[in-house]
Amino acid sequence: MRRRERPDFFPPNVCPINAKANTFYGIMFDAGSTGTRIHIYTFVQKSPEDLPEVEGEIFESVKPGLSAYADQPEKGAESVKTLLDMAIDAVPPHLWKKTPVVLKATAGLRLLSEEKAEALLSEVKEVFEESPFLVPEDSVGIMDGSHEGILAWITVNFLTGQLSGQNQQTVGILDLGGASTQITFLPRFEETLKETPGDFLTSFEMFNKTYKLYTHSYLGFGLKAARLATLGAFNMEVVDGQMFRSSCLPKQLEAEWHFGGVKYRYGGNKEGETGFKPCYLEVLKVVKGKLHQPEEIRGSSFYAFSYYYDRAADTNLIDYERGGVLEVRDFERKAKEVCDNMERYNSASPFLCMDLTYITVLLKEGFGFRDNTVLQLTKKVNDIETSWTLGATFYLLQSLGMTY
Ligand SMILES: O=c1[nH]cnc2c1ncn2[C@@H]1O[C@H](COP(=O)(O)OP(=O)(O)O)[C@@H](O)[C@H]1O
Ligand SMILES: [Ca+2]
Repeated sequence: MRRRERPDFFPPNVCPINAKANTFYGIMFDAGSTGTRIHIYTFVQKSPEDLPEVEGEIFESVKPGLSAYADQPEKGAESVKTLLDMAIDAVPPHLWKKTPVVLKATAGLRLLSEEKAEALLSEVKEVFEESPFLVPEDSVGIMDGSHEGILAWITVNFLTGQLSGQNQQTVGILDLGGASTQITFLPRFEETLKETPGDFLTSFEMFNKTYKLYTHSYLGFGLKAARLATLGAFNMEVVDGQMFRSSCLPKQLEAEWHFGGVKYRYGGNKEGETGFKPCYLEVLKVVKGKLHQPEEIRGSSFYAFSYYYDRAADTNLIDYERGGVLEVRDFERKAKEVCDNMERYNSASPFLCMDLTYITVLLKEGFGFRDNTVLQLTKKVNDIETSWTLGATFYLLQSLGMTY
């Protein structure tokens, strides 16, 4: 493949009229377990004292995620190339060489063998090397789970204006992915610091401030991994034709499902019970006693996104575009409604009852939230996606000396 050269339209020191001298770009790929996404950010730094401003974002995604190409790494890298080609049009040619491109993979790749994950990442690295962008060291890799939470926390608190000025009232965040789930907040009470296991606390420097955050990523507790765990199929050698059944699925259902490159057969409890109660107990077995419950979160409100948002929007608890504010008990009410009337919801995903029940159990019995804990569901703040990718891009630009 030929490298695209910078066209010599402009002499080296002259910018195009509409590109300000203090404008710069960053390209961040989120290689998630269910899809790969590109975020192309435009920043403006008005003065060294101020935080950079996000002027815009171009966002695009493809499905499935990289882990589905575990046995065809070149094909996986091709899906990344398709997205990267968008950046060639979005970034002015004279800034290509100064625009870093990075891909961070999350839980999908964490669950693959090291060999398969490495093969995928090295193909992606080649795609980057052939592009005209700046490819920093470690530009392609698997992200540490604790960084996922911290960087999402940075994003949300930056976008809601909590990281600038005095009087910062930061908000905690909940992210529910396909394969893992994260909780992150800034503890307010000394007591929380005392009763929290050391590996749940991380100091993090950003914008010349140090934050000591509570964060944890639970691998295998993403929504799709939880489906498999509920079915008793998570991390199992699946025997050909083996059937997994659950009381959270429509009685007559029998179907197949592909996740992480493996095919699963699943179905409803033909003869036995179905509905909210038995489903709740089934899901409870997956969650009970597996998560740390920090006392102080019971009374605070959290920002929640990813599958919390998607399932709330699917069931009209919130508006798909605008998001909304919910209490934990709203998920429980909806789970009851769907699970006890599965025939009425048979045009939706067969997993809707299981998913809503899992979200309810995870929030109440997993993290220990109260029924009336308030959740702010958002996809975007000021038109920018609430994803860890923005925090990761800030961190990247900071490490490259491009911001302060
Ligand atoms: O940038 C984003 N904007 C909005 N939703 C996102 C974005 N990135 C991921 N999601 C959501 O994340 C969920 C899937 O999780 P993902 O594929 O990232 O799994 P993982 O985090 O366990 O690897 C879906 O609900 C998807 O809509
Ligand atoms: Ca994710």
